[in-house]
Amino acid sequence: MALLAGLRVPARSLLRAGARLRDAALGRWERAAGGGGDGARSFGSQRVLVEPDAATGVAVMKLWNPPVNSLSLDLLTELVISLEKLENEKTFRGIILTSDLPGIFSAGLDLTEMCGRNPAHYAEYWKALQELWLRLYQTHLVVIAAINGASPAGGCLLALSCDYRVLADNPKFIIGLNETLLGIVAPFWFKDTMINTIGHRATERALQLGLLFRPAEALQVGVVDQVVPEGQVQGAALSAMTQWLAIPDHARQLTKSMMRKATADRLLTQREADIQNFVSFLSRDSIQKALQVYLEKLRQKKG
Ligand SMILES: CCCCCCCCCCC/C=C/C(=O)SCCNC(=O)CCNC(=O)[C@H](O)C(C)(C)COP(=O)(O)OP(=O)(O)OC[C@H]1O[C@@H](n2cnc3c(N)ncnc32)[C@H](O)[C@@H]1OP(=O)(O)O
Repeated sequence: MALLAGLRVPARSLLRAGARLRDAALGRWERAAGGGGDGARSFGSQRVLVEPDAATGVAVMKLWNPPVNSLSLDLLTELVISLEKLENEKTFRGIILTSDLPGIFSAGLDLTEMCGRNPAHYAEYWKALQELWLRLYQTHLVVIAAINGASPAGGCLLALSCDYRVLADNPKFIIGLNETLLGIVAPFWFKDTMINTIGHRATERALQLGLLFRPAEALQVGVVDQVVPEGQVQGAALSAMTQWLAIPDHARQLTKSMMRKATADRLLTQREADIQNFVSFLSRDSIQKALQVYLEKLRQKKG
């Protein structure tokens, strides 16, 4: 059951058990080692599979961090490495970002990285999140999110950082920056990313109320650009990619930079202070208690 949204998500216990077994095997990408569409080899890490198609210049990047693709330190690090690798390959012009887990795009930040750890860990974790956002938000590649599951909080940030968002039409696939529901505050760069997507007033309402939008509402408010039937999300993302890649790279890239640089620079100029804010906020007893209670509720809801 989806605790935050008050929605039920179908039991995926069996799938999760299977996923955990696969995870344990660690040979995660051996099944894909045969390669992508044009003979280009798939590559990846334990939690990020990249299926490149050299013929189209598009790579599909799939998140796989069972059970809910929470943005653990490992996943953040692996995402940055995969992104950097694609950026350095001249053949690639676009990425489809999606999930390899049924029903979940990403559950957002990994709460276990934010609870009961020491300040040095919180600092390392936040720096890794900043790093991923800065790179994803500013990458010269076209990134289209094929959102095939729920994406609360940090999951929503991930999608908002892409150039275009396609969401699968399932009422359980909620999306939004719901931090206030946890008693925490979305950092300014989360807020800026949403403002740049849906505007100031809609963001203020969404953030204060911690709104998690179902697909039709997400489309209406502009959190996503397209809603398509489940099963068509990756195809729709690829179709949209064709339109984005029809634009000359240099013109599109300069325009992207013109639109996003000021927002990214705002974090870059106060990166260390932002880390310290996060560490001192998380180190408060009241915040730790609230997060522990929330995590415990998530763990117990199945019982
Ligand atoms: C003054 C200003 C200062 C500012 C300083 C900064 C302040 C900090 C700002 C931090 C910003 C935070 C961003 C975030 O992203 S916080 C995380 C928010 N995410 C959520 O709340 C999602 C919670 N999860 C869910 O709602 C559901 O799990 C979900 C709908 C995603 C899926 O539901 P489903 O029923 O399929 O799965 P379960 O709920 O049963 O969960 C399965 C197991 O996964 C664990 N889980 C779930 N979410 C997380 C998570 N985010 N991190 C870690 N673990 C998670 C859950 O406990 C279950 O575990 P077990 O199998 O062990 O029981």
